Amino acid sequence: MKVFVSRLIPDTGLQLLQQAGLQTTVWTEDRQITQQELIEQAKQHDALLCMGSDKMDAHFLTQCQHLKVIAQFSVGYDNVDVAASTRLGIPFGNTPDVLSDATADVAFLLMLAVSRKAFYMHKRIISGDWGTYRPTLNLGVELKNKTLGIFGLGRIGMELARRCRGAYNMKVIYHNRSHNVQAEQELQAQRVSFEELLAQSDVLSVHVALSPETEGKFNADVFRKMKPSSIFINTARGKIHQEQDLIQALNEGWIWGAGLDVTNPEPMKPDNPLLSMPNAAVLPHIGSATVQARNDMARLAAMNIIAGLHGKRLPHCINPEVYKKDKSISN
Ligand SMILES: NC(=O)C1=CN([C@@H]2O[C@H](COP(=O)(O)OP(=O)(O)OC[C@H]3O[C@@H](n4cnc5c(N)ncnc54)[C@H](O)[C@@H]3O)[C@@H](O)[C@H]2O)C=CC1
Ligand SMILES: O=C(O)C(=O)CO
Repeated sequence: MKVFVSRLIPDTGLQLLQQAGLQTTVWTEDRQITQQELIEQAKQHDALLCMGSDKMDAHFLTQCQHLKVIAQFSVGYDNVDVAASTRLGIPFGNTPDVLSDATADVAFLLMLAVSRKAFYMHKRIISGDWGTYRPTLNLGVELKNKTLGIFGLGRIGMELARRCRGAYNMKVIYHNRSHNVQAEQELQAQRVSFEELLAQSDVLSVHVALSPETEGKFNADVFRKMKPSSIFINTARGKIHQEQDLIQALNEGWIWGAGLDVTNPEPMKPDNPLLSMPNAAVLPHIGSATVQARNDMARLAAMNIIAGLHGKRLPHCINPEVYKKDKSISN
């Protein structure tokens, strides 16, 4: 059987596919494959290992409903029409957990970088503007014993909370659709309303999935309700904050700083105002970009492909209801 991989992934995944006797074709051009090109490739294969940047909408899935399985190289799947995938009987896999530490590290890194204006200071040196010593120059803020607010306390949020609790004894508050008992027991985390999260957080970090409910959630009205001394962090999806409102919030002093690993659109244009602000730090969506995390993601994606092609349940399936339709699928 034949698998198409829409971007070069680490050998850990490719070797698993080959060891399973699967004929594997990888998109090797150094550009995003178009949806039409992906359809043409998928039509010649039995399974697809795709990226979060691939548009898995109803049009694509209908054109490729012959696929026995699709495995995505990401944990987020806001690019996928899950209902269509289920309706068409295509099990769809993702890669949770193995990237939680790496992504939480980036949120932690951004929190620290913004608190001390580190990216801006580095740019000042490069531009020959070290400046003379002044006791009131380049002042940042400290995080020890402050309050960390998490919007969406799941896998990644939990790892950030552990870091902040352990390193800075931060109080952890969170806003979730349900209680996170583990966080409440392990970290003395407190579940609060969204309004309380805005009012009490010294650092507010976003870790929800992008959905119709969370898209554009962080707008001018929301930023106005945060502390003027607070730091906003987003490593989830760029569409969750409204960029022009974030820029206004930083310019007006409604919040103290912002750190982003995700933007809308991606890539961010080099002349974006956020890239020259002292209290802003932007990274190019590198949350899961460690050797360990990407090796493990490749391994999980390959395991999803192999299970799907052998008529077994995927180890990590985002639409398990697809199995209710096909009784032939074994565990
Ligand atoms: N920057 C990067 O490279 C990466 C970004 N991500 C993003 O991070 C997101 C989170 O990943 P995980 O922590 O593994 O997911 P998760 O599912 O473990 O955690 C998400 C949490 O948000 C909560 N939630 C969802 N919608 C909500 C709402 N409207 N209000 C309140 N709570 C809500 C869920 O109940 C859950 O507890 C992914 O969906 C993805 O978009 C994930 C990996 C890497
Ligand atoms: O896994 C995800 O959802 C990412 O954004 C990149 O790994």
